[in-house]
Amino acid sequence: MKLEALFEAAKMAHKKAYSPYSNFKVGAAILDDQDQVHIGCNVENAAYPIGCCAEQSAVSQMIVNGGTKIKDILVIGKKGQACPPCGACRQIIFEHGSKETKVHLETSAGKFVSKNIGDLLPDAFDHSHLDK
Ligand SMILES: O=c1ccn([C@H]2C[C@H](O)[C@@H](CO)O2)c(=O)[nH]1
Repeated sequence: MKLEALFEAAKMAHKKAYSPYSNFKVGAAILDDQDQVHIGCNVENAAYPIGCCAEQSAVSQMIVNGGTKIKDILVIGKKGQACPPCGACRQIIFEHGSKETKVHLETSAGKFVSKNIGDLLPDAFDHSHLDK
């Protein structure tokens, strides 16, 4: 799948964001290892801390649709540009991907750059640390 298609999917989700408190719309699109696309948007709440990030919504969609592994993810924020996932979402992406999961970012010049989640979250805490 072309990156443009993932970008369009994230833009669709971005339009649906429920963010009356921050006025910051976020849309995320996941391509899973079965080449299925799953999207999500941020959903805020008057009780601020229980709001949900777009990446988290997209992961929920992937899981409920029977997807298991994130191959690529693209997140859109301000001015409809790709933006980096927050720290908590990096952890969520890591859980449902692999070290090689691609996170597609955009430079200020509008150029796409793809990074591995393993590089965006070095020395990640994962299930292996729970094993005795
Ligand atoms: O990676 C991120 C970072 C922030 N947000 C949301 C949370 C909140 O609704 C708004 C402002 O932080 O953006 C996301 O959806 N994903």
